[in-house]
Amino acid sequence: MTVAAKICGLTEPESLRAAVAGGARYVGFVFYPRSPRAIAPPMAAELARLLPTGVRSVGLFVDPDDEFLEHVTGQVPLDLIQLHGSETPRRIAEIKARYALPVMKAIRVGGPEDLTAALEAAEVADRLLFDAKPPAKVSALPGGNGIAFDWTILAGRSWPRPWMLSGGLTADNVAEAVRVTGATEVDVSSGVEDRPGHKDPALVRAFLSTVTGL
Ligand SMILES: O=C(O)c1ccccc1NCC(=O)[C@H](O)[C@H](O)COP(=O)(O)O
Repeated sequence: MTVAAKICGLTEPESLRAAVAGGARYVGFVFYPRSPRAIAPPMAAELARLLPTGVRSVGLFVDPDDEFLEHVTGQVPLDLIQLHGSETPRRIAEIKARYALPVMKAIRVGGPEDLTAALEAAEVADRLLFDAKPPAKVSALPGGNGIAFDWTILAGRSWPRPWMLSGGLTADNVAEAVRVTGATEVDVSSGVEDRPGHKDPALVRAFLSTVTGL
């Protein structure tokens, strides 16, 4: 089985090159100012231009308004918009129509009851991304917390859209996560960092080496 990987929250050419050389199929840029991985649009544009054909650039947003989306998409060549907030199906449809880009909606999973939101989102979004529900503390980010959810919640389920697994993945646990969930696409951020917000090219290579060997 081929498993595609997304390396999320890239901010520097060195880690982006490690992601591309290691076979990442997607790279993510975080446009959320509170994130330690937040990137300014001009830098993201510079990085996106280094990508070869076949590696897709993903812009990650949290409940963005139109002004912010215009500000970013006007500068950065994006292939996919990832919505990681509380966007409703109506708002997802609006963003898709206005920016003419495919949309991937993140679903926060804490228990089986959270999967209802995935079915609703799948009516309008092009893709889904299952991530761990963020911890309740006020300072927690909506994603990128390095926390895994109970993968058995997804076991044996099928979805009407392509989907990605994320949340606390590392080179050490990704094979088991794929085995349990049947994911064909995986996404990582904290698990390839040496400190919050800083990607370690060696960890990027190790993660991708495991994923491309599955
Ligand atoms: O990564 C962030 O800082 C972030 C901030 C706000 C919303 C979402 C964010 N990340 C979303 C991602 O796509 C991450 O790759 C995903 O949550 C997995 O993160 P991790 O558990 O750290 O691997």
